[in-house]
Amino acid sequence: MSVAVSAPGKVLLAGGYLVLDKNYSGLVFGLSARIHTISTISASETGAIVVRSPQFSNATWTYALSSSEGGVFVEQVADKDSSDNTFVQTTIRYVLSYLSLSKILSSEITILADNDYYSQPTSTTPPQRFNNLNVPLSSAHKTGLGSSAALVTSLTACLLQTYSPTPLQPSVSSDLTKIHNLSQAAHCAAQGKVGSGFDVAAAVFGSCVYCRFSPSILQALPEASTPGFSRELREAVDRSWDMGIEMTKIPGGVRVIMGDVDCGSSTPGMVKKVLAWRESEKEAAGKRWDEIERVNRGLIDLLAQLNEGSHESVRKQILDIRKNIRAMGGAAGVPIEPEEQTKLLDAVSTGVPGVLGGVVPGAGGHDAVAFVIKDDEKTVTALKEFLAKWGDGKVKALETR
Ligand SMILES: Nc1ncnc2c1ncn2[C@@H]1O[C@H](COP(=O)(O)OP(=O)(O)O)[C@@H](O)[C@H]1O
Ligand SMILES: C[C@@](O)(CCOP(=O)(O)OP(=O)(O)O)CC(=O)O
Repeated sequence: MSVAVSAPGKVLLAGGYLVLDKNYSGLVFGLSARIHTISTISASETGAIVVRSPQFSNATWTYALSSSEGGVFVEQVADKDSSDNTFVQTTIRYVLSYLSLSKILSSEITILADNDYYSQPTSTTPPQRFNNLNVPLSSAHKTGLGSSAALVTSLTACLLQTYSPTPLQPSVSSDLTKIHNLSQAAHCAAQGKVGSGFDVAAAVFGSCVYCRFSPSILQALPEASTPGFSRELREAVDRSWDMGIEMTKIPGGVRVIMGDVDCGSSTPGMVKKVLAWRESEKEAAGKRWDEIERVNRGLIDLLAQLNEGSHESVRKQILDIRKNIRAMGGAAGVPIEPEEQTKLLDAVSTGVPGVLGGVVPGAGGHDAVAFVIKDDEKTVTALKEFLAKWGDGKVKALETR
């Protein structure tokens, strides 16, 4: 029996940093770039799982499984060529511990990521789908589409379908919520912190206006090796979570297109500085966050009822969002929209007909930028031609939408 599951990437178009506080929201779009997980149960009952990512070199991870007091112990079988993969190993451990299986059949799992998750080599011909980059995964330049969230989510759902005595129905709300909660638990454990979870929410539900769950839900979980871990994990996953999900979509007539700048920033460091500023300047920061939330909600409302006549209003709303983001970054001493990104966003927004605006999504910095454009080939072509001439062509429009 084989099971195939995929999950989308993400772009947090508005609400970066604010979405860490459950009293504020984030506008996150699920993208067409997906990570696909395919599992096949093996005939043998050796209790091993072999995971392969054929797009990368030395990307095979073999895990020996054993039931323990805490749940299911997942130990990587030593392989001189492969480094560890914390996100894969933790996800396997969390899902199998949640299921509390006494007998675990072996399986083989293949992970395939759409090309836009990683910067592709420059070529005159488009790369084949699931292009083999012939480098170790750790050497691939991520574009910031949320590879770990899409991986953990698709792997969680795939393992649940493969090993659960009663296969889940993602079309059933309670089953989808279970996939979400378990994916969030595994993703937070693997990354070593409880972020807002917007990326996993987008991987599960797609485009939505997201308000985070209370961090205490997952912070209360013990280490996976603790006796009783499986029971506490099941209780946490199966309980009702206090997150907010308003389903949305990229409205007809416009498109979000990402610009890969192939650079990168340290999100954790930026988050720490912004939250320190918010703590030290409570009143000013509260006013700024309330203003950003107000403007973000204005954009959400505009996009929900978008028509040709409201494009100019969207343009102004995006400029207002950027002004607030720069003000917050300046007050916190964090380059959320650094000068180079400001120049790029301004140049594209004013120089390419059909572009309604652009932002530094999520935590900002020197990661990918996101443009909101009219969804027609003339605009896409004009944007790609403009970017090809910008900064020695280092900014490349991604195909994802
Ligand atoms: N194609 C893949 N195959 C296997 N693991 C992957 C793949 N893509 C991402 N991962 C896992 O996700 C991790 C990347 O997480 P992170 O650095 O947080 O990137 P992102 O911001 O894209 O989520 C990798 O170190 C690896 O553990
Ligand atoms: C700052 C944040 O609110 C948003 C970060 O958004 P990004 O899209 O920048 O995330 P990474 O890809 O992990 O860098 C942190 C959070 O919500 O967890």
